[in-house]
Amino acid sequence: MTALKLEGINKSFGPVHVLKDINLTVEEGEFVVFVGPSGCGKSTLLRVIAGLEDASCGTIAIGGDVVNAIPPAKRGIAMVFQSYALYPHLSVKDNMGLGLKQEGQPKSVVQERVSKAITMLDLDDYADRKPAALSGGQRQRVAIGRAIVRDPKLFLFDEPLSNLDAALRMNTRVEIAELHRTLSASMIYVTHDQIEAMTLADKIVVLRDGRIEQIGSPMELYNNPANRFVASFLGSPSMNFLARSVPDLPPGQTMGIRPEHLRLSDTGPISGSVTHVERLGGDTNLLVRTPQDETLTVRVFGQDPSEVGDVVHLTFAPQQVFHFNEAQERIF
Ligand SMILES: Nc1ncnc2c1ncn2[C@@H]1O[C@H](COP(=O)(O)OP(=O)(O)OP(=O)(O)O)[C@@H](O)[C@H]1O
Repeated sequence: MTALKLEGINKSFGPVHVLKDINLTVEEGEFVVFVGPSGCGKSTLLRVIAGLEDASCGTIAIGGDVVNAIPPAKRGIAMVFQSYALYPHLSVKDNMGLGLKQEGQPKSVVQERVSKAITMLDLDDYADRKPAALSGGQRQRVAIGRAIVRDPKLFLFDEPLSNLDAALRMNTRVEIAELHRTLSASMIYVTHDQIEAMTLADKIVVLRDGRIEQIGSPMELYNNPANRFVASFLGSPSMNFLARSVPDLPPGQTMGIRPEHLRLSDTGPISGSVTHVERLGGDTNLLVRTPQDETLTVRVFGQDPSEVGDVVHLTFAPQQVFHFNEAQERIF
């Protein structure tokens, strides 16, 4: 069964063409992440799916039904926003139950679903608190709870972790992954954080300038990026691109190599001097500038003793290298 099918979706705001021929299928139970740089149209696409914006053309089907003319509240979706949008005067449990109450659900159903969600999200000790007395992470869990109680066919998350600090982001990321496993629900998640995309997604949709650049599992996109844009977007630190520092590279071509695939050695086809060292504890990142004036990042596993000013040589396995033409497309 298909949770969502988008066919030929276009969206313009006046003269600005924001979404360009989007075709996408989300299978039942799938976790799909939309990634792309700021302004590429991720939020607009999510809002079109939710019905908060109309598509200029194209078809949106949720659970097999075309919903273009159906208002947001009747689409069987629930959306979790970056700003939690909780009612300050309502308790945690009333915030969660409000939507169901407004739908006219019986009190017993509201209570049962809310208490189940509260337990699932580990909010039992906070059920009667107001949002002001909660941490950011707890508020976001309430916002997620508000979506869960509606038992939607499709969850939509719009950058839900971007207001949280780094440690909390990681915890909440794990919680969202666990929630997806528990509920086996279909979820679409918008982020510009490539780590969230890599770690949460069954399927990543990479967007650029309102178009889909590539769709695939995280490892498909990491191992087989279709072009330089996708190659540079996924993976951290980003892939290195070299045009002048590699012997025998045909003119116009760029070689891409990930920082974790470069090795320090006594000799090697690339050399340069260390300009900066980042000691991360477990790993070390070296920034190396070549005599051809290109800078690359080398990820060394463990604690590397290199210092700024050291001259290093780098090797790599040929099968871990990517080549791109002048149009930034992949050369196979
Ligand atoms: N209501 C609107 N009227 C006019 N232009 C809009 C409107 N909403 C969005 N846009 C434009 O559409 C483009 C895509 O915006 P959108 O918010 O979807 O991008 P995004 O990928 O979600 O970006 P971010 O990661 O910064 O949130 C932007 O150029 C934006 O200025």
